[in-house]
Amino acid sequence: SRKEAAQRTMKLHPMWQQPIAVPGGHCQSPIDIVVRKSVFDSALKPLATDYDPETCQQIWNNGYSFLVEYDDSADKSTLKGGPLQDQFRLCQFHFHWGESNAWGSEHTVDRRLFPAELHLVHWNSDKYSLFEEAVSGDNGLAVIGVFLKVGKRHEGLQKLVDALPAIRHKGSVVEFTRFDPACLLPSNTEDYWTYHGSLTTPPLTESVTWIVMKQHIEVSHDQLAVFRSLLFTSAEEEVQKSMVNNFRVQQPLCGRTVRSSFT
Ligand SMILES: NS(=O)(=O)c1ccc2oc(=S)[nH]c2c1
Ligand SMILES: [Zn+2]
Repeated sequence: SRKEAAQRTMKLHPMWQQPIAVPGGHCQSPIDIVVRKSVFDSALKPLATDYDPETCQQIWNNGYSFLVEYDDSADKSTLKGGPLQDQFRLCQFHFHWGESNAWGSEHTVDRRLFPAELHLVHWNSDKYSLFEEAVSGDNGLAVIGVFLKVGKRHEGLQKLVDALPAIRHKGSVVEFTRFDPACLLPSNTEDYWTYHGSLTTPPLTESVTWIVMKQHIEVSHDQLAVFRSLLFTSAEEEVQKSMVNNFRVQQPLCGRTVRSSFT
């Protein structure tokens, strides 16, 4: 029946299970950043990250992406500055990528696509006591987006790439310690765009201050190929699906202003 066909389609590609747009959502992410329409704001400060590698705990495949999770039970790995008034705690980072190097990022810059995008996820520990509360709260989250380009090998990323074969299937987790996420930030953390948006995967809540770095980082073709060796599916499923194209399509700006920290 049509229903079964729809269910088969949904099963085939987990990303289609997402609603394309949230009913009534006017602050959805990702977006296309139109550079010439962004507004310079001289009050925007450089990012102030203070990450403790000792808070790194595990890496796991959640069936959408792979997450590197940090102990966020205290203010040990924090983000301040930039457009933020409060202090935010790092809870995890993850990536979105394509099946080819031609696409994969969630945000675009003047419609330019990148092969992948890193998201460093932080929650407002001045206002909330748990990530789960901040997810649906006002000014709850701050996510730093960093574009990846294919070029020279990223030495800091290799430790993470080497851990991926152990978490090929959805639901697998391995211990992952002493990883400093600051090594994944571009050298220039002064230049970024910022706007109010949402999570790009369910629950798609509009609680995010997005900080998208202007400068990209470079990773090698081979490093990105290992991302694509991951699977959306768990070990028990008979049809294995490669974890690729795990990005959401750009959403309407709905009159929002994108500010830039640079001219
Ligand atoms: N892709 S993302 O917008 O950075 C993002 C960050 C954190 C999240 O937590 C849940 S639940 N879904 C999420 C999506
Ligand atoms: Zn993300």
